[in-house]
Amino acid sequence: MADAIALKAVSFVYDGFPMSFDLRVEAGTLLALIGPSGAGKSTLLNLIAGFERPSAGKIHLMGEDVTALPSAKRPVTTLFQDNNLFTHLDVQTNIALGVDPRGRLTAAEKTAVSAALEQVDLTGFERRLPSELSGGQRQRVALARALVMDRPILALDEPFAALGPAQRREMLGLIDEMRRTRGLTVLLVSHHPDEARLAADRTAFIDKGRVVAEDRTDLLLARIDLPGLTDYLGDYD
Ligand SMILES: Nc1ncnc2c1ncn2[C@@H]1O[C@H](COP(=O)(O)OP(=O)(O)OP(=O)(O)O)[C@@H](O)[C@H]1O
Repeated sequence: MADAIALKAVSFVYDGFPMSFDLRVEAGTLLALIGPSGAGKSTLLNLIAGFERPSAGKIHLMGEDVTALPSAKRPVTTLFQDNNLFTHLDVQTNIALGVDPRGRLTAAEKTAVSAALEQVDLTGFERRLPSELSGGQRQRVALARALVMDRPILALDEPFAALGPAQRREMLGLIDEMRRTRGLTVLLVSHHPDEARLAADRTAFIDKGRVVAEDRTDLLLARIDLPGLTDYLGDYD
């Protein structure tokens, strides 16, 4: 399989905290990014999505050098913890805005919106406002919007942090289903090694602004030779 994501010596500095990332992700992989608070996980995601620009290095996505491209031109959809729905617009319009900034849709696009709503199990909720939904339902709307944008890379920055364990598992299942049915490559920043174990083929351990190790999830979580990782995992078994 080809690499969907390739970062070569991608450097970035925040207030005297230098980071440099090397990473390759095969297309169709769900890669979890774990590591201590402040390690650089969100920064890595932001560099890939184009919300931050590296001071050096190259970023290739789906085989194309995107280092100089703005986020809107990159093949990436991002989902954050705060789902960024427009509070005054109903579910259908929020999702439609993922396709067209004015929310005007062709018949085929309307069908895609309905299909996305069905996939996240929200058929019948089209006219609800975000305030009339639960936190989990709001995240599912944001996920449906990400789906209709139909970009091959999905970058998730702790999107389920505000949800309970059962809802988190449900969302992970949904994301895994989407990855399989749509062939997406998924990056998932998570504070829960359990989430990585549950859903991620592979996991990268980020520490002190670097990708310290990347491997199959079961193998990575079992490594005892990386002091940073054992400290991070603590008693996790
Ligand atoms: N907007 C910013 N301005 C200045 N420094 C920042 C900014 N955002 C992050 N940093 C710093 O960059 C480093 C990496 O932060 P980042 O948010 O990428 O870490 P993280 O691994 O995602 O952390 P967490 O798990 O706590 O979300 C930290 O030292 C942080 O303090």
